[in-house]
Amino acid sequence: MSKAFSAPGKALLAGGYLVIDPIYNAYVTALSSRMHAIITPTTTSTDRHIIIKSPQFVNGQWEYTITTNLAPPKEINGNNNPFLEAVLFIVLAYIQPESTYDLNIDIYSDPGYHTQENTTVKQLSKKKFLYHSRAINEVEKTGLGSSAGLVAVVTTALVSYFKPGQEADKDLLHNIAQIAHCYAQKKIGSGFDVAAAIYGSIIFRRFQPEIIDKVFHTLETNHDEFTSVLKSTVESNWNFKHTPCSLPKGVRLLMGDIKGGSETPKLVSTVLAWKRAQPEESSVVYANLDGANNNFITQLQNFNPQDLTPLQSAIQQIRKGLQEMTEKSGAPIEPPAQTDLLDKCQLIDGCIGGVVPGAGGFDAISVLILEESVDTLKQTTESNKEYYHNVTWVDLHEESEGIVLEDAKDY
Ligand SMILES: Nc1ncnc2c1ncn2[C@@H]1O[C@H](COP(=O)(O)OP(=O)(O)O)[C@@H](O)[C@H]1O
Ligand SMILES: C[C@@](O)(CCOP(=O)(O)OP(=O)(O)O)CC(=O)O
Repeated sequence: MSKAFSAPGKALLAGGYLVIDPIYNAYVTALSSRMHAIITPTTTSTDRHIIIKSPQFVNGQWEYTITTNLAPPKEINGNNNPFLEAVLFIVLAYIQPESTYDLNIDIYSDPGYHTQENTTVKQLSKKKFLYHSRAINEVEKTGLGSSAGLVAVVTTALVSYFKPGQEADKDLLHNIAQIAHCYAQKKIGSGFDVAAAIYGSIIFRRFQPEIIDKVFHTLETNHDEFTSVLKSTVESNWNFKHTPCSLPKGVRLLMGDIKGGSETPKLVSTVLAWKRAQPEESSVVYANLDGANNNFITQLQNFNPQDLTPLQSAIQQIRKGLQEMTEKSGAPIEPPAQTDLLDKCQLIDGCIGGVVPGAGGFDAISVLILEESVDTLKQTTESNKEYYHNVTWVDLHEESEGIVLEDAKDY
């Protein structure tokens, strides 16, 4: 019998860059754009066999015959997908299944994750998805965290098959997915995207990176102990903050795509190099920005629709901090074009304010606006496209749930 799960995309509204350091709070909103996985056991095989299909993308099929639980599997046709290989590796190394299995996993992603250009709509039983004319790594992303969603949802699907019932243990899913995502990325990001894919909207403070470092260090230096270190790490308490949250009632989040695109790793390395080179200057910028981020979180919690000023000024304060970071580090986090667009959006009636989410750059803007003013904002920017930098509003809203069980019959 098939089982289906979905995991949300994310927007990091406050805490970009600071969140890499486990002493700072970040505010992450989970989105209605979700990644889906449907797992179906097929014939009883005398083998260990897994086929993963992502039919929205050309060449979206990856087939594995598992010969060991102790190394990443190789795709039989050489069609690599590092994120899938990492999930299979870490899940199987943790679970160590003893019997044979033959599994089909189907992946679907909601429209918000990728550009919608050159797509056709396909209606499945109850859900519909956009089909692209290119391969997954050739289609432009919008920055909602497709790999984190993929890793979270495939981890959940596999755990639900091999350890039925344990997919309800979000900490377990999180720890496995976080290790797998790091393994695939070959670097340790803050992990807020994987945490939001599992837990939903959260106030997040990072776990100690050494927790994951230890697993990879054992893999490299003491292979015999790898599975026991992996098991104890997956089952331990990582002691990090992931407090559920959601935007105040009456406030809508809009994500504006500006079709620019930025490379997050490049921005991050520029900021970290500046932080190392200018410890005093950067610590002042970090402290101001941290104050602004915490004020933003407080103002969201205390939001009163009769008085928008405190939340408006918290957003202004964040922007000031990010502008300062842009100027001092040289990384284009809130570049002048984004400043202009955000300033213009803010003047529209009912708009509380906007920021460059996450790493910033030329990817997107996030805007908080009163529910009743959403149409006005859309009409205003639509009627004067050039003035508003050709921003297009992605069809999404906050959906604060993390991983959920879906009805497999809907696909
Ligand atoms: N729908 C999908 N089906 C299969 N693989 C996917 C899908 N979405 C994302 N991926 C995997 O994740 C990779 C993109 O990850 P990454 O570059 O980190 O982008 P993002 O910032 O969206 O996470 C893709 O190249 C592919 O390996
Ligand atoms: C800079 C960061 O703190 C936030 C980046 O957030 P984005 O939401 O921009 O992430 P990507 O989807 O990977 O581009 C780096 C981090 O926390 O890992």
